[in-house]
Amino acid sequence: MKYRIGRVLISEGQLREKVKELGAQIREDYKGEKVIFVCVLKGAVIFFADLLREMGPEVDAQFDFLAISSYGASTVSSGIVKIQEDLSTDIHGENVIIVEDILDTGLSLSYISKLLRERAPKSLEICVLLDKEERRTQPVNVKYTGFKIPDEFVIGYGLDYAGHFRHLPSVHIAEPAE
Ligand SMILES: O=P(O)(O)OC[C@H]1O[C@H](OP(=O)(O)OP(=O)(O)O)[C@H](O)[C@@H]1O
Ligand code: HPA
Ligand SMILES: [Mg+2]
Repeated sequence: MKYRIGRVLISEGQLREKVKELGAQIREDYKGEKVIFVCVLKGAVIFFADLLREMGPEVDAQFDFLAISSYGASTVSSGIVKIQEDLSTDIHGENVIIVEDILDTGLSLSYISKLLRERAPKSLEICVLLDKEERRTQPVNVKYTGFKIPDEFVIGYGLDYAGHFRHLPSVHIAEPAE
């Protein structure tokens, strides 16, 4: 393996606090409404599960899943976004929030936003835990952002390097193994 677990960038405690903050904002904005939360597999799964538990009874929250892939076994985007599994819900006329672990080049989220917008939801917003702003090549409009992070490849809390390290409870920098 070319990378190993490096220093902690965002601790479990910081993640917990931020998820609560984002959850409270979304809960406030959508109280009394139905929202379809779209988890972008696989990276967003841990953030999604934690965030959705913050919705409480005030929001009529429903789940759906979208599987895409562009990084594969690399730390560089292939530049091609592939839909591996589409939503199973009709989002026409619904409030939709896309939940993502990281916004890097913006390729994945710009592709997903366009795809879902064509299905005419009532509203469409994005909630992203990490934003690697410097790397953006595609503009993406995000309503809810957790942390702005530097241009480092990160792992843990759902984020992988070649399928490894998603289970780590904190976000770490991936460090070259040599
Ligand atoms: O802004 P971008 O440059 O498009 O990068 C962000 C995307 O890349 C990663 O997913 P990946 O395609 O590696 O699949 P995964 O979620 O299964 O890890 C990450 O989870 C985001 O979905
Ligand atoms: O820094 C990252 N780590 C893991 N997956 C990613 N996908 C885009 N950027 C990253
Ligand atoms: Mg992903």
